[in-house]
Amino acid sequence: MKKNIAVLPGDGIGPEVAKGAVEILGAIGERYGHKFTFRYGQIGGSAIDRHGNPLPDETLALCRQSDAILLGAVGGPKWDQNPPEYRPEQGLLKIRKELNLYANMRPINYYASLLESSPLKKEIIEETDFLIVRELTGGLYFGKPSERTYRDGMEAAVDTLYYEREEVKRIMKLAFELASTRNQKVTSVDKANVLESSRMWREVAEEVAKDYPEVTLEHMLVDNAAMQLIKNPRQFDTIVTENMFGDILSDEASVLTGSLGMLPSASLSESGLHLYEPIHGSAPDIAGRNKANPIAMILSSASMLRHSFGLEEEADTVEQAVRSILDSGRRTADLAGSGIPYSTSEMVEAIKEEILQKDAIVHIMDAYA
Ligand SMILES: NC(=O)c1ccc[n+]([C@@H]2O[C@H](COP(=O)([O-])OP(=O)(O)OC[C@H]3O[C@@H](n4cnc5c(N)ncnc54)[C@H](O)[C@@H]3O)[C@@H](O)[C@H]2O)c1
Ligand SMILES: CC(C)[C@H](C(=O)O)[C@@H](O)C(=O)O
Ligand SMILES: [Mg+2]
Repeated sequence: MKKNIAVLPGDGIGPEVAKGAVEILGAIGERYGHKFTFRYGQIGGSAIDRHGNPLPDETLALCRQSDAILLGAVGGPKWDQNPPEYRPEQGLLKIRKELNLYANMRPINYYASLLESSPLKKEIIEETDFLIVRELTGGLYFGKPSERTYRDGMEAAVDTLYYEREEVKRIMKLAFELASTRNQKVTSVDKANVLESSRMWREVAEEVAKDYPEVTLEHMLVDNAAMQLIKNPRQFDTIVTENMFGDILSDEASVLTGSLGMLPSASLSESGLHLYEPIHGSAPDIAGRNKANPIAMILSSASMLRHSFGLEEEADTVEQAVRSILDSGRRTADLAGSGIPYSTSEMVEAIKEEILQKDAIVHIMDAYA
């Protein structure tokens, strides 16, 4: 198979982890005979520095000409004081909107060998396996007005939580579709005791649920959901929620896996051009030190193999290689505790070797048989 992949490394640890994912995809290409062509584009702070724009037109054009997109992370203190349109995060919001990447899937899987890395009790996190379906192109991030203003002579600021019914219906349908291939339960998370947008969200959830009689729907207020995620995460199968609620709940959920550096995501569009990104940011506190955990980014590329290219076995191979390396006790600094940590590049190398070495083992077994 031949595929063109747009790689947008971004800022901070973005380029470090993106490089790792590209190497892993290279190893998959080598093992299975695929030809992946990687074309690089600028986004975020590095794009501001070079082009004066957090999402240059060339980057969007590159993405549109590609079969899938890999994105590292954007942002950092260097640009924190920039005016809003010159902030790296604007590049990320714009690419999501421009490419209509309305659904962000954030799977939370537990790793037996990382049970000790979480501050939570083993009995609570064992067997955790749920999916957060985060609406990504609406809600509080995109509603207008969003500005600094004056009211009654007082300085004020306003952001708007705006959803169209159809936008809610679209994400809700996807959540039900996914839940029907999982454990048949949707938890719709909102703040319907206060927000009108949440009351509409709830109505739509009820309406869509009628088309999926095999799926159980429950509603949960977001503040309670934040608590339940830590107290009893096994109750969840598919969580569907508004853009900002999903952002916050998913970082919280990363604690169940032991590190933010473990969680991948896929941002899906209706057009079939999808973007794959870890849920973490540019981690300025560790950037440039070869310390970042590349696994979230590597698992995002596995998701790309599966969802964009239909390469199920190849995706399984990457995920299995990650599990084997973790099972063998190898850890980056975020998970190493008092053990000796692997650097980012050592971790990538270990996973790569695992992928290629398995191939060799299969050949030896074939010859023996
Ligand atoms: N998708 C994105 O591009 C994205 C996501 C979140 C934050 N950001 C941006 O990143 C910048 C920093 O934000 P922040 O510090 O609040 O969040 P962050 O996710 O960058 O980091 C939070 C903490 O987690 C750690 N961490 C994150 N990823 C890690 C990894 N792969 N391996 C090991 N440790 C990791 C960091 O070292 C830090 O201590 C901000 O500019 C923010 O806007 C971007
Ligand atoms: C950087 C920021 C705009 C982004 C978001 O809130 O969507 C990030 O936190 C994420 O989770 O991808
Ligand atoms: Mg976030």
